[in-house]
Amino acid sequence: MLLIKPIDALKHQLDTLSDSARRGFVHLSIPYHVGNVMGWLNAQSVYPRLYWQSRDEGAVEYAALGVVKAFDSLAALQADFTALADSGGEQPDYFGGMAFDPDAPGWQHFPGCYFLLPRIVLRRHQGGATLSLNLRFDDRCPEAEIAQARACLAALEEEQPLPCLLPHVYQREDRPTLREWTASVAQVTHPDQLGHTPKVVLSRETCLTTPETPSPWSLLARWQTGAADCFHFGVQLTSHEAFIGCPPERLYKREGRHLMTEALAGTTRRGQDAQQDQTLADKLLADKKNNLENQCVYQQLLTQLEPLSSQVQMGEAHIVKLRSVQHIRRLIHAELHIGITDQQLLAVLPPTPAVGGVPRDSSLAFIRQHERHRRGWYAGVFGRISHASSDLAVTIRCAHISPEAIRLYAGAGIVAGSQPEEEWRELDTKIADIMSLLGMG
Ligand SMILES: C=C(O[C@H]1C=CC=C(C(=O)O)[C@@H]1O)C(=O)O
Ligand SMILES: [Mg+2]
Repeated sequence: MLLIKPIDALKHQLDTLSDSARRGFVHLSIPYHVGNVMGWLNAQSVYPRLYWQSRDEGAVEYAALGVVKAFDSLAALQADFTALADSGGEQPDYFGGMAFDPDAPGWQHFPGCYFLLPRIVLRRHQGGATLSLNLRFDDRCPEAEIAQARACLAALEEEQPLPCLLPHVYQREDRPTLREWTASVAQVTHPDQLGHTPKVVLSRETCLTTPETPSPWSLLARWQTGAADCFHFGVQLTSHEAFIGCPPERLYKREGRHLMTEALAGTTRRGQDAQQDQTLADKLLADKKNNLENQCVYQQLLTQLEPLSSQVQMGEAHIVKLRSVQHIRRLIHAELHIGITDQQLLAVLPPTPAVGGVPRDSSLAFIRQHERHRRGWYAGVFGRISHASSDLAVTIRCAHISPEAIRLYAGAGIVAGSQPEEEWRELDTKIADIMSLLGMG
């Protein structure tokens, strides 16, 4: 019996694609066996390499490679969406993200906005996996498109075990320092400032240097196992840099016209035992400063959703327990008006006051003027967008990894009643998970 390798089956589908099938967006798929999706991704030499898993229980795992088409603006993404939707055929999944402040100077190799339609997608769900090849025929030469797709398939490598995470000794440098942080918190909480800007989320970059940084995919794979209720993402636009994270916060999820979003803000640590944990949670839910942080977020979301949707409903405040922290969360549901697009939502909703502040303009002005580190894609957006449904996370609890350093980012909502040392400790609890994985816990 002749054994056909799965990839050959995909090549065969490509080779036998009829002329009449060469239209619009084409998606060829085969069942595929994969042990570890990140192990597969890490073995590939095609870039960009991207990983995405939503936080919902049993969520699909996606690994994506290469580019059929990339978009550096929401308008360009919208135009592609509309072109494909009008053609009426199958609709693709787009993946990508945005910086916190796309108009401010960001990270060198990370554009302010970058979404892509990947060439290859490995999708695993409930034990079964499929490998897909994406093609576009509506705006390019069919022969060239097929040749590029073939080259990408030919470059695919077998899955490999992820490299072990070796212990390293890291040098740590915080920007701002505690002294600088204390001065900034004092500025934000000055009555004159609070009078016009009740909340600013200040952030910190923790730079860890070591002669050899670990594999981002090994790190993300370990991080993910302790962050079950979080989103999991990683992206490498080039081979020497990665941005990974396990954020607990959803920007929004859209299913058809149904929108789910949330106010996640207000933080305390986990207790040493169940009783202390509960006491901390009760205190958090009753705490004025933490409730103000959360209120700033939901009020802005409700105001922004008003003109875009109807039946806006908000649930009760409740506690979300993560490995090292607990947060206050309020879930929000709404029905979008007909014709409201993801691009409109992405133009309006981020940055939410969970990462920016209120009012948006003056809080962003404060951040631009006072923060010396570049947030880049920290506190931005990352996720999946498609015609039928979209799901996007706010990129907090994340790390930027380059050959020189690992940069960890954390922010804290500063409002009336914020104390600099307490907020500084909050930053440390927010990076505690990844710090312990790095042996710095
Ligand atoms: C900005 C971050 O967290 C936000 C989300 C949850 C709780 C927050 C807080 O309590 O300050 C922040 O608003 C971060 O982790 O970098
Ligand atoms: Mg806080």
